[in-house]
Amino acid sequence: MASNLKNLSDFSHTTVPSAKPFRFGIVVAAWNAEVTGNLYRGAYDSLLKHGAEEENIISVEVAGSYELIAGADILLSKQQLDAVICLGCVIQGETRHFDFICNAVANGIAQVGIKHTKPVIFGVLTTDNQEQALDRAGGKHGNKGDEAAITAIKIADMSNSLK
Ligand SMILES: Nc1c(NC[C@H](O)[C@H](O)[C@H](O)CO)[nH]c(=O)[nH]c1=O
Ligand SMILES: CC(=O)[C@@H](O)COP(=O)(O)O
Repeated sequence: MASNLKNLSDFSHTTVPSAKPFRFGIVVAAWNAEVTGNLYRGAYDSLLKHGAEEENIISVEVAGSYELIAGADILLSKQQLDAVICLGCVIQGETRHFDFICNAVANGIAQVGIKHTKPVIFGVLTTDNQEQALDRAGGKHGNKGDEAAITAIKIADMSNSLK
């Protein structure tokens, strides 16, 4: 469903498990920091709201969305985590670079999750312009950081229930 038909921060339709038992990594890209900072705040606050302990949230920053791949891999190699949330914002420029970055990041993040058998959440905005990005980072369409955090909690809980 397109973001303009739902709110990325509305979870009134679903039950969110407690995040208290779990350890989370957050990797945030510095590119478009006015957007990714909002995504980070949304994700961090959502984890705390649902019971995560501050000491169980390990946050790191990387240069751009392309480095989210390596950042998630490094975090999972060095920390015992139940899920990693990757936050970035890729905005179309004049060239096809956007396409290469978006495809690489989506595929790369998926491969990291498979490598470590851990959920790695794709919290990356891929927009035509900054307005669309801000609308999805605490604006009229909610905050994709919230959505990414709730997704991480749910899959960590699912995994834990199968142990
Ligand atoms: N144009 C955007 C980038 N580009 C930088 C790449 O992500 C990467 O850091 C560089 O290619 C070096 O490896 N990154 C974003 O996150 N958002 C953009 O709009
Ligand atoms: C997604 C990008 O790397 C892009 O913003 C870079 O801009 P340009 O395509 O004009 O070089």
